[in-house]
Amino acid sequence: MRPQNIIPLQRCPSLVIVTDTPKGRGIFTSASIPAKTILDICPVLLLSPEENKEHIEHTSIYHYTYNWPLTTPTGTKTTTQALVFGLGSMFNHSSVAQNVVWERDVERNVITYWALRDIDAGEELCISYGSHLTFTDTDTPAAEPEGDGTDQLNQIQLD
Ligand SMILES: C[S@@+](CC[C@H](N)C(=O)[O-])C[C@H]1O[C@@H](n2cnc3c(N)ncnc32)[C@H](O)[C@@H]1O
Repeated sequence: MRPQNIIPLQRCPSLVIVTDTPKGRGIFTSASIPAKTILDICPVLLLSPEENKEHIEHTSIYHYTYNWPLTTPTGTKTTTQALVFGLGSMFNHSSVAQNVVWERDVERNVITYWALRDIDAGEELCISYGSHLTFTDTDTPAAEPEGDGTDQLNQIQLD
């Protein structure tokens, strides 16, 4: 075994799964975590673009995959999907309270997650999924209705 092919695993011991959040299951911490702490190191399974398009996109697994850069045998650079094992598949998205960052190791097919800042006991650990969400973000306040105001006026009850 070459030393660079041995990846020591590391998981922050205070992490817990909460099963009934507005986002479904979520990862929280039962103790404070200092900034830059490694939270988890997760292996990934690379899915080919073909199996992704033909199968995975039609299943709920798709909502657990990450974009992953791929160089084809002919040298073309493209993007495929990867399924992340471990806690990586469980981090919810937050646009307002992201406290976790992650980095791909494309050579060894792992992702490492870190605390972006000091995190307090009881906080949910959230990453950012970017701006193209496939669900309604419970962290984002509902948009104000657009229009000429008639809708809002119609909701006011007159005695
Ligand atoms: C990778 S999974 C995260 C774990 C998931 N909550 C579960 O219970 O399995 C991604 C899914 O979590 C939910 N989710 C994540 N972040 C969310 C958010 N900010 N608002 C609402 N739902 C969210 C969505 O259903 C999304 O498709």
